[in-house]
Amino acid sequence: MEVLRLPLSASQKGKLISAGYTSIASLSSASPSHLALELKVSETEALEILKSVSDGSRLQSTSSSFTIVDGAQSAWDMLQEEETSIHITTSCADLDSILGGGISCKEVTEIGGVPGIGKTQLGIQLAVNVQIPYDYGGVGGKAIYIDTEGSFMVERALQIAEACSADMAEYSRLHHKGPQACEVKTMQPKDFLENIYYFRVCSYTEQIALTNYLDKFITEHKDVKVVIIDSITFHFRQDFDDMALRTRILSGMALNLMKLARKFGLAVVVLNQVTTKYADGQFHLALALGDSWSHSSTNRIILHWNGNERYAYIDKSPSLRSASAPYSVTPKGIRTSDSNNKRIKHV
Ligand SMILES: Nc1ncnc2c1ncn2[C@@H]1O[C@H](COP(=O)(O)OP(=O)(O)OP(=O)(O)O)[C@@H](O)[C@H]1O
Repeated sequence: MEVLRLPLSASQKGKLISAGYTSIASLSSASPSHLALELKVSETEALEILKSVSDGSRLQSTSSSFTIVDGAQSAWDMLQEEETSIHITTSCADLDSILGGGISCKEVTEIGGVPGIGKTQLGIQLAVNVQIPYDYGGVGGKAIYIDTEGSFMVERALQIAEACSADMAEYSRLHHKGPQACEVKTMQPKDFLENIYYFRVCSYTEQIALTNYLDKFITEHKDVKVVIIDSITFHFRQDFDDMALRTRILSGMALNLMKLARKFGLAVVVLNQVTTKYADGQFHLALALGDSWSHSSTNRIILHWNGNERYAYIDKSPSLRSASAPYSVTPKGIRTSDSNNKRIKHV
């Protein structure tokens, strides 16, 4: 339950949110004196706030016990659900193959990598590919692109959309013959761009507000099947002295994103920077805000260089084995690596 739903005054809610307390769970271990200090209110007021929280959490546990009973699933149902789960292609056959078909809907996938490795390119590619219609083996959805860094280039999105549209026309020519060919429509590059809802966020408060607003937006736009955040940690890497506050805000945001993925059956893709850390006499790649963020995604893919070639590595997943695959960034977008094509042909 969010603090916004508690019977508190607007100013109390505002103070809680500014201090990073966005959910009841985030307040569960707060003491009155600590809360008073953080919200700059009297201890009596802090106590009143905590009483509302405990009433709210009692209410939540009563209602959630009904939800659990109502929504109980057997392990068999879960397996069926997993086997029929839908994926968004990355346009790289090798990467799709190690991912079990592409980026999984209903889950949060974190994609990390050094600057210039192709995170934004992959993000734009997914925003286009999610729209590939069912007739072409796609998901037929729309995309939300949340740009925190200002790295989304609309000209590049158009280029990738043009390539996707051309590929669809080619697929149609090869697979849809006779009367069927007239029924199956290819999409124009303009259609792809129209189906990407773009949000530019310039501060972490805007990012929190937008994350909280997504539920409402997607309820009104149910065909959204992917939410891309480029990048999740950008606004949290600077001007943040209070690490506990940062961890609380990030955990609250991660929880919200996971709920969205489950509720609407969509893929949440969060892009993240990696940095190098020195430990045990060696340099290791580490995700930005690693410790405070590391439990927040279901799957994690690391993009890295191997010589002159780009590789994607599955670093964490509850259902996929660790594996890596080469990929290319071409003028048409993300594609299967040429060198891998050659290797396959030579075998
Ligand atoms: N039109 C294009 N044709 C071919 N390659 C391109 C094209 N546009 C971009 N690239 C490749 O993509 C790289 C940039 O990728 P991208 O912006 O996705 O990196 P990033 O991982 O998001 O980096 P950062 O963390 O700095 O945002 C370029 O260095 C270039 O190699």
